[in-house]
Amino acid sequence: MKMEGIIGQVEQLAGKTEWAAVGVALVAVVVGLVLWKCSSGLKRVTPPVPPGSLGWPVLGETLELLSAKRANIADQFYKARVAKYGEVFKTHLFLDPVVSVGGADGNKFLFSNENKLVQNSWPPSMIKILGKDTIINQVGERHRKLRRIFTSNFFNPEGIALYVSRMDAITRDHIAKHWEGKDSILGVPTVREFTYSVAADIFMSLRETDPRYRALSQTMEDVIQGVLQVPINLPGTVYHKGWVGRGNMNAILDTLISERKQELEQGKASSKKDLLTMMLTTPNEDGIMLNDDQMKDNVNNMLFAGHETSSSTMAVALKYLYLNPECLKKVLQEQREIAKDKNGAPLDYSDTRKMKYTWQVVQETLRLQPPVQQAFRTALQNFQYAGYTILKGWKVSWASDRSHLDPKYFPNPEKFDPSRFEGSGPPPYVYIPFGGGPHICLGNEFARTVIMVFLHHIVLNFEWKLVDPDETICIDPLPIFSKSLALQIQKRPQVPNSYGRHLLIDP
Ligand code: HEM
Repeated sequence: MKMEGIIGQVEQLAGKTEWAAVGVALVAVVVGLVLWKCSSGLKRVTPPVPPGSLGWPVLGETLELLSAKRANIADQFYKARVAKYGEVFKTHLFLDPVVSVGGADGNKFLFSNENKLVQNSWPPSMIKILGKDTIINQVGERHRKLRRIFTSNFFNPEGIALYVSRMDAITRDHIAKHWEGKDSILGVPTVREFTYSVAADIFMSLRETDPRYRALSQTMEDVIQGVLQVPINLPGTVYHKGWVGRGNMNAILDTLISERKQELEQGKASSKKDLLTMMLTTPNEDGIMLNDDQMKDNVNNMLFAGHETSSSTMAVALKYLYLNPECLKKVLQEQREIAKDKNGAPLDYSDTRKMKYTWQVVQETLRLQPPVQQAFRTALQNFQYAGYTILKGWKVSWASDRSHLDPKYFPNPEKFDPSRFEGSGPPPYVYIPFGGGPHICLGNEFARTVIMVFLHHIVLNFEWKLVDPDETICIDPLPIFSKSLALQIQKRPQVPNSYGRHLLIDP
């Protein structure tokens, strides 16, 4: 499923449509003025702004970065500039001057100065579709209080533990419908269907038999495709489709919220039923409840933030496990040990935390192919870092490729080697697939749990082969398999044991 992402956006900007041409001209004038204003500011500050190039007018170095991402070698974009200018350099990306920081020091500096020197920053087009009340759009105290609602009752180990047996049942059901009896599948849409079914159930108790299940999935796809587009809200544009999708999503969420309110009033649902009932029953620390708009924006945010990230990780893990049979063998052994003790019972939270090697495999997957490679903050004031001045209003960016593929932190960085995460693992602030600081991924433990449950059942029950082991992955803006990860699958051989259950035989 191809996502029309940033690359499509820039192609439009590059003049493929008349509208884009008009847009480019307008943006050129505005950005030219901004650049001129910035460059006149550059001369005056002491110490100077970081070295580097602001690239072409308007586009800056955006095309260079996007073309490196398209070839899945964004690390080379950074390596070339670090070699030329040092660890802190300036560039110009997505219409803004940007200072790129990296390495343990740079990441630590950025994550520790959130709300002091820098503040979270997402493109306005994204916030317009995701909603102004979404958690990613909150800063400072508002953000802290909202985040606390989610971490106090849902996104914490005790909260997630309540839903693991449901995740287990959803996974078995998914396998029965989408894997059993097949000899080939497309990995990417299959795992996307899986992560959606988990989110729909655990966030909203929405199951496939409800017509809103499929309708919501369609609106979510439209939203995902719309958020990173040029924000031209005209019929026919992908942005407009995302905008309409968001409206349709709100209509569905309204019905779900009102149903859940009634169930709570009538004592037919508990606050633990799903994410929605948690939101309906958890006040913030000032005793204020979320209103309906805040709930809708944040359900939308969770669907958006959790869906492609988790499914991309699962798809890439299937690829790496196939390409590294010695790792697959160890995962299989670990999962068999866990299955032996369960004797068919559903997994629980503690089982997922016993999957130490399987988690190392996923950590290594996230090192080599992180779904979110980069994020931006905005400088709140002029400040100094590493002997340079960073100007108020400029973006400051972390990029996981800068440290994940640095041989200083990860020797032989191209090699898939889950043992890097044994013991205390890599040093702090160099392994950042979930970001860091106050905006660190809210769903990271949730994602870990879902991925562990999924891999447990898949590895125990199936063998798979990549139809094209050389299939390319491009980044746009998340990892995209060029052929949707076609897999040949077959059931792993099993024999009945003395309890009438099935034992798994070594391949
Ligand atoms: C492997 C899966 C995932 C990865 C790699 C991932 C990655 C990230 C990253 C890098 C950020 C921080 C961006 C920044 O620095 O601003 C982030 C934020 C966030 N993620 Fe995830 N994510 C994953 C799964 C999930 C899931 C399953 C959910 C929800 C159920 C989720 C919800 C969020 C939210 C709400 C934020 C914003 C947090 C805030 O601003 O306080 N993520 N994620």
